Amino acid sequence: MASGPALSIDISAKRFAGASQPLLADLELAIASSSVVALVGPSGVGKSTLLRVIAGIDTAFSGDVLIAGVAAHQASTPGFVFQDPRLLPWLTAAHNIMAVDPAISAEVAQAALARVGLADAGALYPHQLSGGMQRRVALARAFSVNARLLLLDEPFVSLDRTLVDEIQQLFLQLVAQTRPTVIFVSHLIDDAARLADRAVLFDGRPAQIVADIALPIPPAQRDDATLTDYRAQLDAAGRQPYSV
Ligand SMILES: Nc1ncnc2c1ncn2[C@@H]1O[C@H](COP(=O)(O)OP(=O)(O)OP(=O)(O)O)[C@@H](O)[C@H]1O
Repeated sequence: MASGPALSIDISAKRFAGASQPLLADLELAIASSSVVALVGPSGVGKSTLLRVIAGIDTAFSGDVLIAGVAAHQASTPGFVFQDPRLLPWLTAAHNIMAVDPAISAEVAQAALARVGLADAGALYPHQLSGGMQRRVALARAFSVNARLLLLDEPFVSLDRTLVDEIQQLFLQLVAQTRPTVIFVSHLIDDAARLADRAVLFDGRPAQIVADIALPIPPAQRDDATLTDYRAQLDAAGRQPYSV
């Protein structure tokens, strides 16, 4: 049984070719197993880049990123949800889920769709699904691989408020059912206040951690007063106002 944090980040520098200074420098973060961590920061600070480094997709940095003690690019593939659903247009919803891992059977894909309220949509192609349904398929796909680490890059952007609420409730249900370690990126403190156990705020170039805030009340038990308090804490800790 692995001990220590689920994820340990120690990046001394991440610099893109031609950039005058690193995007990330001296960044250290340890993330506990089964926690839900929001990485919050303004546009362009480097959140997506950090997520790609954690995913092992981007290996051009100096330092160490260890997933359960194993270098990120050698660790088992994490589940990933991108800003847009990225469904393959030539595959049905069920086959989009099965395509990420040969171990996922038709039955498992069907069960994953049922968990996000799409039991009848398995045979439909992406163009036959609404934007909200496509997001739900993308969530079902990420959770169906049973990855112990899930990375989500702005999974709630470009959705209207009703759909955000719906998809966030689904997200919380899936997390409660499967208890993975989750890191999600957002530029909105509201997402962190609603969904995360811990919010890490980034700002500056190179990006620095400007605040690391525990949000101990479980998301399902947060009432309006708690959300107002959490938003205020996060707003006060950020260097600049974040939109809510
Ligand atoms: N492949 C790349 N080559 C060069 N520069 C890059 C590359 N990818 C990202 N950048 C630069 O790094 C910076 C951070 O980008 P990144 O996408 O990580 O930020 P972000 O915080 O996720 O922003 P957003 O919230 O707008 O998605 C930007 O200035 C971007 O132009």
